[in-house]
Amino acid sequence: MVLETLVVSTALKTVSIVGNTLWVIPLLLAGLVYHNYNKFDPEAYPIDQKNLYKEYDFIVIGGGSAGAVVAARLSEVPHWKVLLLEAGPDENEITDVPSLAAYLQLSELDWAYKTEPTGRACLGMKNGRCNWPRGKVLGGSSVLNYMLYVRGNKNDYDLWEKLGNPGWDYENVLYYFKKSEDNRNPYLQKTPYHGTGGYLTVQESPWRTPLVVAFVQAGNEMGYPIRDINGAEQAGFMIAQGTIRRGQRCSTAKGFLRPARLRRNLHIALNAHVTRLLISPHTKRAFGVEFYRHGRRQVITARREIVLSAGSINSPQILMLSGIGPKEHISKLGIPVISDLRVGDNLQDHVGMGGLTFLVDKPISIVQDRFEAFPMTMQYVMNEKGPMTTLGGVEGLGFINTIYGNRSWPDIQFHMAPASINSDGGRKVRTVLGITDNLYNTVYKPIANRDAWTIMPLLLRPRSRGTVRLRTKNPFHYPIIDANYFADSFDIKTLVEGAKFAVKLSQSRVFKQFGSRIHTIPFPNCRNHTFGSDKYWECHIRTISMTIYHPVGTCKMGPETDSTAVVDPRLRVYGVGGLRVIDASIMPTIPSGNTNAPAIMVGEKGADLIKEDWLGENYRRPKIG
Ligand SMILES: Cc1cc2nc3c(=O)[nH]c(=O)nc-3n(C[C@H](O)[C@H](O)[C@H](O)COP(=O)(O)OP(=O)(O)OC[C@H]3O[C@@H](n4cnc5c(N)ncnc54)[C@H](O)[C@@H]3O)c2cc1C
Repeated sequence: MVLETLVVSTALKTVSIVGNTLWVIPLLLAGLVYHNYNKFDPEAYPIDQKNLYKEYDFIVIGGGSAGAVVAARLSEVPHWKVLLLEAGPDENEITDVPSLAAYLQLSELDWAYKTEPTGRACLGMKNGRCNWPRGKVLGGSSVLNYMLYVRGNKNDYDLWEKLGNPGWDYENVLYYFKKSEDNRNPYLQKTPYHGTGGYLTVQESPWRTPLVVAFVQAGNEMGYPIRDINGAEQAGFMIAQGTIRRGQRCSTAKGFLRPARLRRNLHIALNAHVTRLLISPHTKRAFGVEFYRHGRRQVITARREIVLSAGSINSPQILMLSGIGPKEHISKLGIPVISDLRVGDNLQDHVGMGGLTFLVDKPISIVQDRFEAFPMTMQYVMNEKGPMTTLGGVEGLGFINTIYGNRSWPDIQFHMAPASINSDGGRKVRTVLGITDNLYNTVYKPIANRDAWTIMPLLLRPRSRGTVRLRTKNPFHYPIIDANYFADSFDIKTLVEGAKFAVKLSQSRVFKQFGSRIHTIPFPNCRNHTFGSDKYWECHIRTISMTIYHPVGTCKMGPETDSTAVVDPRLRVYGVGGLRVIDASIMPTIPSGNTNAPAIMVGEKGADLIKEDWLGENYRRPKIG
């Protein structure tokens, strides 16, 4: 259905142009050619540079949420030659459609990782492994993500500073959040917490269901304010803000790289898979990068610095392949050790409870079969509105505290969607989650295509820590990802409290108008517990343990005194010259919220650190609106 919709969408664009205004076509084409429109369109795709120089000032590895920002910002300095190497291709028309976010998973734009089975989590997924999608495309995971714009809690960043990272406190990072942002919701633009005029467009989806309105009102009924969760305080409920522009996804490739596409000092090489850094064993300085492009090995050197922005899985992988990592691990694989650092440790992710389902009696949720492709696509293509602009299906956000947390630093986040695993009749969602046939057929098939909604309670600050390790020394082999969910029992206890709160919220007065009730078919492996008991919820959470796709921390930032740190507070790799890591992997602790905006903030600040270090007195950070 989705593919059909897309074909229709593309066809419609043509039909709507051709239609009864056929006469304008030659005129339009002539005009476009005359003005060389495509070349100067600031939203045209970046140019995939075929022939590269042998040397650049800076080489950025990975054009994702952070890397795209770094490359765009560094190339603002006209005398710096910058090369951005990205393993994947560019975005396309499908990636632009917000509602199709889940459909990008397991496609060629996804690294399609899986976690190791532990027997403690992901029990309802095939072979006990969670799917861990990561963007393999220019824009990285900002192209696959659900576009939710959330910054985390101010305490998160004040903690980073307390851990020995000067300059990373809330006051400082707020400047960078605002620098990127172009908020287009007037009610937020004037507050001290939001920016306008930045490269990243942020706004609400122009379409919503009545269920999300009920959700924020229910939060209010439960004693939480309706507020900007990116503002002065976080605890509360809100209609989600997203990184979208005129109803379409605004990835960092679109936001930051497209406007820079004609800069002569920025080269972008797509389909360039980096396999190793070249580091002199004598000077311990990183001087080059090895990569494969269209099957051909190439080496390019950097005059000033190499910036690793390959994300929380691939940045540690590339470091370890290059001899930077835990000595006992990489030397066992026969890789000569350049710097013995705890690369790949400290893996943190937001794990949540998937599959909690509430049924309603009114036709107000997203049921895929009910949407008529033609009018829906017309609304999207012509008016940039309608159900296709929904942020991957997520409409509402809430931040609450359980008995284990406190109001100023909530420990549970709610994602509310006007749909559940049953809403597409088993076509796609069950596959991207990787849930077993037995679980789907027993619990969700009986309510396939019925009106439903969900809350996904999510653990904001897990205590469990996982690892990323090399499987082999072949750079094309996937690393071993041990998410290690629920190794610390505090995590599951907190989530159970989150689940109970979610159920109570669903029983609020405001939801009664829709006849909302919980779907009670028990999970087959949890039948020995009373439905709705703490033990039952624990079993449910361990069965559909849902990542919200936020791995961070594997190249931890910390002071020299911290033996687990990989980079210093200026993001320079310890023990190796000319090398920084700038992406979500440097986060010492996971922020209390979705990680795209924080990764972009890291990109902004990282680029400024480089400018300060190389330009000294000549660099003043710009004033922002
Ligand atoms: C499905 C999904 C949904 C999400 N939803 C949200 C959301 O709604 N809101 C939110 O805030 N966050 C969300 N996130 C998380 C957020 O998108 C990430 O935290 C963020 O994008 C991470 O940024 P990064 O720069 O660290 O890594 P990435 O954006 O993943 O960038 C890494 C880049 O490096 C490239 N690369 C990797 N290895 C190599 C190599 N060897 N050679 C060359 N290039 C390489 C990759 O292809 C990629 O482009 C989601 C993530 C996913 C996957």
